[in-house]
Formats: sequence, structure tokens, C-alpha cells
Amino acid sequence: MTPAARVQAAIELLDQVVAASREGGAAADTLIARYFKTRRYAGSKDRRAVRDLIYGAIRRAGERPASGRAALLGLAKDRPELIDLFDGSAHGPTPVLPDEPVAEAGVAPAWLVERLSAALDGAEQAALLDRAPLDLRVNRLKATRAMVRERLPEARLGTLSEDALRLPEGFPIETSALWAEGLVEIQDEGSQLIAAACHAAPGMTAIDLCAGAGGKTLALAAEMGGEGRLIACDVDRARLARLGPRAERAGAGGIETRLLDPGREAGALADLEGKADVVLVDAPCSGTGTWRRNPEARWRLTPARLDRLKAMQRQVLAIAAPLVRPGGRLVYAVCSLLDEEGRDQIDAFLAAYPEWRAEAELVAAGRARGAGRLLTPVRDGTDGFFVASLKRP
Ligand SMILES: C[S@@+](CC[C@H](N)C(=O)[O-])C[C@H]1O[C@@H](n2cnc3c(N)ncnc32)[C@H](O)[C@@H]1O
Repeated sequence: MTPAARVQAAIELLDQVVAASREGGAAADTLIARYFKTRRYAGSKDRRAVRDLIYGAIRRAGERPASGRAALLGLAKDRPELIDLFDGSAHGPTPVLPDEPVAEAGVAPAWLVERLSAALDGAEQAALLDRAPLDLRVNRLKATRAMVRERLPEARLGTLSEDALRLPEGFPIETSALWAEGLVEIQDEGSQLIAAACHAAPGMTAIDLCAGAGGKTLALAAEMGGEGRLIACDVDRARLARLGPRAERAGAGGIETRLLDPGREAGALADLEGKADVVLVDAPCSGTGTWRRNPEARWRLTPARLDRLKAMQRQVLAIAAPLVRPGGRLVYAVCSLLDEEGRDQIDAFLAAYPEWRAEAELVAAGRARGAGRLLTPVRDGTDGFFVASLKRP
């Protein structure tokens, strides 16, 4: 592909990304993969260059742009050499007209910036759009960090979690034997800290209430060493079904799964009431802390969707609390830096359950925020999270 054709491909794909963000369509990565599946003439260098243009344009535009072309013209403000490629050549973009729309630079839509500003300064907000490294969690059921490092000299030691290794963005770990043999899992170091904050140990009963595909369940399983009861629950059948093969690869046997019926969760969990040493509530959230990995997510969020997510968070907290045994703990986490999903939810929980206590020592990272802690890309080098640990008397 010529450089101009790459720009045109990026514009076409950005059009799709913009439409998908408006209509609840597929993620940018999926759209890019689909696009190149039918364009075999594009080599790996072309794909990389187009991808780089697309993500550069997405990261730069805070508000959802009017079109793919507007998004790319926005990027050209920072990379003026791109303007020369709007040359009207056979596969390239048409020349730029006066007064064409150009996407403005920004961190996020204005309503979101206003809400993020409660907890984050400008630098912390901008870092939400940095490029993320690739973090691994060494699976203690099968390996030690030293063993893995010997086979993976490119990896640096994570500084916050004792199981973490860090690789450069884009490292093809999923094609490695280490991954196929279940010695490592892809997991942000912040997620690893959240699982560690549960203090799961052999012999315990632990419930991962919002387990999804089991990223944190597998970390809990490694802590428990196959002894005790680990129950992974979710309302999403497809996500929960992905846990089985992952657990097998990780050598984590004996994990129970429970598919919950929305609105009837408490009934399905009645036998576990007052039994859990720890309940992890990795609640559904806006994902403002994960924009480094999917920056177009900020064009998808609306105030109404955020309200629905907050209602779900209140609901999963209310489902979780009765499951905790006296003296046990509930660990609440969201990959969001909005106070309304983090600090304020826990303030409301503690007002409703005044005898419960927030634990101050929960992760050796981040900064205090209300009754919990906030992890941020700029300070901790992790995705953004709020986490709190609540002890039942
Ligand atoms: C942030 S994701 C979990 C990610 C997962 N813990 C991990 O580490 O990969 C939140 C999950 O909560 C689930 N969820 C939403 N409402 C729920 C409910 N009422 N009960 C249980 N799970 C729920 C969603 O289906 C979603 O998989």
C-alpha cells in the first residue's frame, strides 16, 4: 500500500469505529481485524501503519468525531506530514477542502472530563490515554517468576505484584509455549493487586461474584493452591463459559461456576449465605480506567448508561454482603476513576451497613480515596482502578 492508501484505509476504518461507538457496534480491534481479513494485499507493515494512524486519531479526539476523515485531519494537526498524503491519488484521500470538519484534541467528552476532574488532575487524565504495556501474571500453580523470566528475557519484573512481569505493548505472548502451557496469564498489574487484596488462602471459601471470563478467579485459584472452595459467578453465560478452558490451561481444578439469573441472584446463592471468607465484587463499570487499551470506549459512554451501571453496582454489593461470614471481607473493585462508581458507592454501602469497617491496608500502591484506594496509570503504571476492602464484624 502507498502511504496515501494507508491514510485512506485508516479513514474508512475510523468511519466504522465512529459509527460503532454511536450504535453499540464492535470494538475497534475487531473492526480492524475484519477489514484486513478481506484485504490480503495489505502486508504486516501496512496493517501496523494503519493501526497506528487509527489509534493515534482515536486517542487524540476527546469527543466522538463527526467522521473518520475529521478524526484523521485532527491527527494531522500533530503530524503535519500527513496532510501531504491527502493528494487525490488513485487509492489515497481526496485533497483537503477549506472549512472541512477537524476533530478537536481532548481527553474525553466534556461531561466526562468534568466528572473525572473530581478525582484526577489534568496529567492524570491525559495518562488515561497512554499506550499500555503488556502485563503478565506468573501462574504460581505451575511456575515461579524466576523460571518464566529465564525463558522470557525481554520481560521486566513488575514492581507492585510479586507475580507480575511486564513486556512491551504488542509482544506476541499468546503464540508462546509459556502461554499455551499455562505458566502465564495476561493480566494488568492493577488487576493482580485487586486479587491479592482478597487475601485468599488455602482452605478458604471464596466467591468471585462478577467473575466474567475468570481473570481474577484464576489469580484467586493460584493463591488458594487448589484447597478450599472457589465459586465463580456471573450473569453472562458466554463470558463464564470461557473460564473452563482457561482454568484447564492454568491447572486450576475444582473451580465451581454458577450462572446467575439477573434479578434472582440471591436465591441462587442462598446456600452460601454467611459462608464466604471473602467475596470479590469486580463490578460492571464504565471502564474509564481502561481507556489505554480501548480508547474509543469514551465515545460510547453516556450519562444514562453510567446511571444504569451505578444501579448494577449497588445491586451486586447488596447481593454480596449477606454471603460474607462474620469476620470475612468483601472486596469491591471497579476499573473506573469516577468517584460515583468508586468512593461514593462504598460511602453509601457503609451508611447502609454501619457495623462494617473499611480496611486501610489493602494494596501497597495507589492513593487513598474515601474508604478505598485509587490506582492510576500515571502514579502506579497500572490501568485505573478504585478498590476497597470491607470487613464484616
Ligand atoms: C468488570 S467485569 C468482570 C471482569 C472479571 N472479574 C475479570 O477479572 O476478568 C463485570 C462482570 O459483572 C457481570 N455482572 C453484571 N451484573 C451482574 C450480576 N447481577 N451478578 C453477577 N455478575 C454480574 C458482568 O456480566 C461482567 O462479566
